[in-house]
Amino acid sequence: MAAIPSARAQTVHLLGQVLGQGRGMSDAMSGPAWRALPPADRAAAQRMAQDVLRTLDKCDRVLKPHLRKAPPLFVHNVLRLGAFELCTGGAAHGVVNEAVRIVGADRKTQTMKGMVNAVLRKVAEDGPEHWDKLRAPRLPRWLRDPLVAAWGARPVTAMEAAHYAGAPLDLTPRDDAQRVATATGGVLLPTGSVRLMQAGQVSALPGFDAGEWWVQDAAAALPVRLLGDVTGLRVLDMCAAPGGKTMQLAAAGADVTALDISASRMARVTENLARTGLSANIVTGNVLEHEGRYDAIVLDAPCSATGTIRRHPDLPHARQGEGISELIALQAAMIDHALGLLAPGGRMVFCTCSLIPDEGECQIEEALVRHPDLTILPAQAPGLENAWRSDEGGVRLRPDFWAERGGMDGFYMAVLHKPG
Ligand SMILES: C[S@@+](CC[C@H](N)C(=O)[O-])C[C@H]1O[C@@H](n2cnc3c(N)ncnc32)[C@H](O)[C@@H]1O
Repeated sequence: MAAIPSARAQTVHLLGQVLGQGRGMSDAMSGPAWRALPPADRAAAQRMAQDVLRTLDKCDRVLKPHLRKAPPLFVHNVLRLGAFELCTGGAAHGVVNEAVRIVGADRKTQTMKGMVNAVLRKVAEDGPEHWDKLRAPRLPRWLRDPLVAAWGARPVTAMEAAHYAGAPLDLTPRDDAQRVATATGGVLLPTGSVRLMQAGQVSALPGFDAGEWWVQDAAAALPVRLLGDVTGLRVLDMCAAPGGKTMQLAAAGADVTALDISASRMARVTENLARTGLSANIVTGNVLEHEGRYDAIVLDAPCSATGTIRRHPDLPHARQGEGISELIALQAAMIDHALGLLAPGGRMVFCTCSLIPDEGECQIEEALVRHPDLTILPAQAPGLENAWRSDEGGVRLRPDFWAERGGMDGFYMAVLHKPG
């Protein structure tokens, strides 16, 4: 039987997939080979790859003085992982030996063992002190430039600090929020989510098996709250998987139809509903072909997901912004189709987990031009801060907001009202 590669070797493989092949981490880890790995190894490789990607700029800066030219990507990634570990408390002997072993195990890179050994020994000497003085890693230019144009340089630097700090774990309680906070040792946030700064294994937390909560960032939990009382209403959750908003709607007493194009992601909605003891009508299909009549709609449209970089540090490195203009066109088509499904007098919340205004504020401004009878309802929800309100009447959330509490995902949301 072939030996299972070490967690570090798997980490280097993952880094190659993201930085060389442009694949997202969850995609790169979806194949049968990954699923066959012991869960602890898989989790360790995922965590280390995320750590290196979150700190990539720092890893490269501590390596640079010791490299005469950029090594091949595979070797570079071995060095990046070694630099990260050495600069964050890893024992030099073990880290360097393992890096040399990984490079030596591949015939194409065997000859670089000596270089890797020498570079990492130098990093072990001067890296940790250098590391602590380096600024938080900057976003790549493809994303940084448009964000600076939209929000200004200082807010983007604050967002980068939030990305570097990472994200706490937020839970949405099914019913009794205070009980969930007490049982899990979390803090009840003003918007109704429960926040755990140090979580550990999610499925081992109190209340998981009983389905008393689900994992959902505090920002992602707000769009459904903006819809107000949905008791007894027929509500369509248009892009539903994995089901965070479907569960909120069902727990609030709505008659929910959960629609998503992806059968595999829909299976997760079914699993989540079963665990939480909630129910919804499950429909796998394309939003643009869906028919029906609904009192309210949640449109959590597919987007660049640039608001989730705290939890997905691979995202800005795997992509270069390709596909965003297609997503913007799809979001607009989805808004138009959704309005046709909404009963007169109905309300619809549009939202995206994006930091790019073209996927948020601009979508709503343009929808109001295409549909002049449409209005925006003033956003209201417990804990909603006035500073989050945007000019056109929506809500803009950013990762640098609530910095003292541990941040939040970047999100945009607005509630549209169709005349009666
Ligand atoms: C942002 S995610 C939704 C997250 C979900 N609302 C939640 O809170 O858990 C966007 C979803 O849109 C789905 N999607 C993309 N294109 C679609 C289409 N044409 N019709 C239906 N669903 C689509 C994707 O499969 C993905 O699950």
